Amino acid sequence: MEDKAAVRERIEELKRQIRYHDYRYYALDSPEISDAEYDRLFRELVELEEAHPEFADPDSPTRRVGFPPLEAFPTFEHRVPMLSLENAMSESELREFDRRVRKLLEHAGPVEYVAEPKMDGLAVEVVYVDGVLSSAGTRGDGYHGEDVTPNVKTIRAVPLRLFTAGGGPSLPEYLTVRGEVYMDRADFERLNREREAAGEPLFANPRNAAAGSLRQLDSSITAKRPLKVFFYGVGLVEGATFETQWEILETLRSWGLPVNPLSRVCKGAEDVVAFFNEIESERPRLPYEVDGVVAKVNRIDWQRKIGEKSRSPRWAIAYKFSPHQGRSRVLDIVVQVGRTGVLTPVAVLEPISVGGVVIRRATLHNQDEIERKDIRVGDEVVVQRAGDVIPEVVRVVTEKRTGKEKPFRMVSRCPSCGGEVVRLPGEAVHRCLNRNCPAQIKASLRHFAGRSAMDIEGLGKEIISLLVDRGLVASPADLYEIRPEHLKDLPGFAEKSATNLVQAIERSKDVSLAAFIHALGIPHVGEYLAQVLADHFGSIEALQNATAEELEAISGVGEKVASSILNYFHNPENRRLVQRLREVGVRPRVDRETKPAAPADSFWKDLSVVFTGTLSSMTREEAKKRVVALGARVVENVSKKTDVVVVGSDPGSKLEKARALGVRIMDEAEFLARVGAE
Ligand SMILES: NC(=O)c1ccc[n+]([C@@H]2O[C@H](COP(=O)([O-])OP(=O)(O)OC[C@H]3O[C@@H](n4cnc5c(N)ncnc54)[C@H](O)[C@@H]3O)[C@@H](O)[C@H]2O)c1
Ligand SMILES: [Zn+2]
Repeated sequence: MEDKAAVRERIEELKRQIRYHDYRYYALDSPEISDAEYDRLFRELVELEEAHPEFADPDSPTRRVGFPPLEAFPTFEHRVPMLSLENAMSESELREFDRRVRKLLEHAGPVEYVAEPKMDGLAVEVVYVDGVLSSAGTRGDGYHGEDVTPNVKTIRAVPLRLFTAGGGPSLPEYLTVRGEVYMDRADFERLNREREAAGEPLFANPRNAAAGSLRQLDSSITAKRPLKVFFYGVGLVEGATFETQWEILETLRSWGLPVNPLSRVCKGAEDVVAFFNEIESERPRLPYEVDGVVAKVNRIDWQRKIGEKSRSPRWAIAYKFSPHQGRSRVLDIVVQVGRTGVLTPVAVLEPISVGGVVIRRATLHNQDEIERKDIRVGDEVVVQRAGDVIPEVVRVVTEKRTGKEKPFRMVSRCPSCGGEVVRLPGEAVHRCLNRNCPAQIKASLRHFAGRSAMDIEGLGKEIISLLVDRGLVASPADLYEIRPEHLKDLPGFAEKSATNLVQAIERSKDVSLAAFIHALGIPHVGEYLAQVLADHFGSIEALQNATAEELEAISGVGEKVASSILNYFHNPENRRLVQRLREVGVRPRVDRETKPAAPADSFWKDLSVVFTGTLSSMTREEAKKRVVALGARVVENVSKKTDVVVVGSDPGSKLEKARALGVRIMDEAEFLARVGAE
């Protein structure tokens, strides 16, 4: 990639993707991609930025920690910033880290490290004043986290009061300790089983379960979740001093704070690698998820000498495990039908335990993928579970072929409805085109009822299946016509549960516009985009009638998404569905905070605005929100149709383009005055 413009484009694209996945992961506790995939994107960005320092950007996710706190929580300030860790993905990267440390210290011999299991949970800081727990917060963006004091107090392993055991160091007046809140694997599986039975969406992995449980507005929910904690460091300490990381761990333990007993002092990189190998082989037997080991320079004065970067200290590293792999046999390849009719081939595997989790199925994505990897029924295969979600087949062990393996043929008839299966030009997937296909109806109802959509409590997979099979429901709108007497005689329903379900359906009529748009299941419109569209259009009618141009002008909506939205509303059946949902009483509401009506005399009304460079007074997102609230449209690229380009520091090529096209240019001071933010 020698072409500058192409590099820049790729950097921007990576930043966009990483920010989106950060939002899913940190703000929603609901990642869309595996950690391994995320780490690959992040790596690529780091490498591009290093190779092209001219594109350096202080706002890049490679220079920042986590994600800003959600406004729903009070803010928790970290008086000493809580940083992230740099990753080593291989032994040679760990040795490289060690070399760098010795160079910075000008120290030739082996350095002493403390190696600790890297718990896969979420970081918290807990403040003790005179030994009494006074507050607690999440890491957030490293400077500000979410205040989750009442929630942390419900975790039994977190002492409300510290103590000193026989002759240990006395308690400091002020102490902030840092640790990882996590959930044991068995507890996570139990929690998910309960959620499945209740028709609630499942957590992808123990980390998300822990994060989702801690970040609750109602601490009585947190109290019911089996959370645990290990502490591994301190932030601000007044009234005590430490000379080594090991001393910190021992002292915290003596004060009654849980510390992982597997941590150990290591002499040089050699010992750290040995520790890593030990933990990796113990990993399946550990009750909790560990995603690597953390090595920290033991001496605190040396840590100070080495210092830190904006995102992570230079004296510590997270040496990560590679994704879990194992070998199994493909017993069968079955085809699943999704809500848009896409047929996904799935390998049914001989059950195997990979990293402590039993795997029975693996997605094969589509026919091309199966052909590319040449996966046949009967093959021995390497399967991988990348920390979470759906396992994958990495490759076939071709040496083990006997000649009896059977290649896969895509079905020509839908396994659910028997309808014709087609592959549309330009698509990698096969589809069942029958709109009345029961499998599609069930899948779209599951989506419709989901937590981030209409959020209908108690309407789980089994009940949906039953309702569709009994002919009670064929479209989401039918749900609203169900009466308790329709349900009474169905298996598993008593009078009370029938009434409860009908009431839950009734309650879902009061729904935010964003959740409603998401519930419709427009291809490519996920939860985040649904929110963007809701903020922009303010009503479902406005969205239905939007033109391609209007849609593409919205930041985050590309050509593909725009045409998906247009296609969706072009279909009379979908318009009828929206219409019927409104007739049965679904009233999508616009949350006032996000969309106050733009004052009629607003300077910004109907202007097309582009941002470039960094604003010193607010984030790009905040700035966008402000002008959108005042009636403007924010677009990504400068064109002749752009009305204003707002320019911060270090502007990009957009500024030159604006000058060339004679577009009005606005500096930050004027911008602030015009949005009333001085
Ligand atoms: N899948 C996704 O979409 C997605 C999105 C964002 C982040 N992620 C994942 O999160 C990672 C980045 O997250 P991060 O910034 O929290 O960094 P990190 O998890 O790589 O490392 C820092 C964190 O490790 C934790 N930790 C656990 N044990 C520790 C110990 N003994 N000592 C010190 N810290 C310890 C702390 O919470 C600390 O904040 C990525 O590498 C990726 O795997 C995934
Ligand atoms: Zn079908």
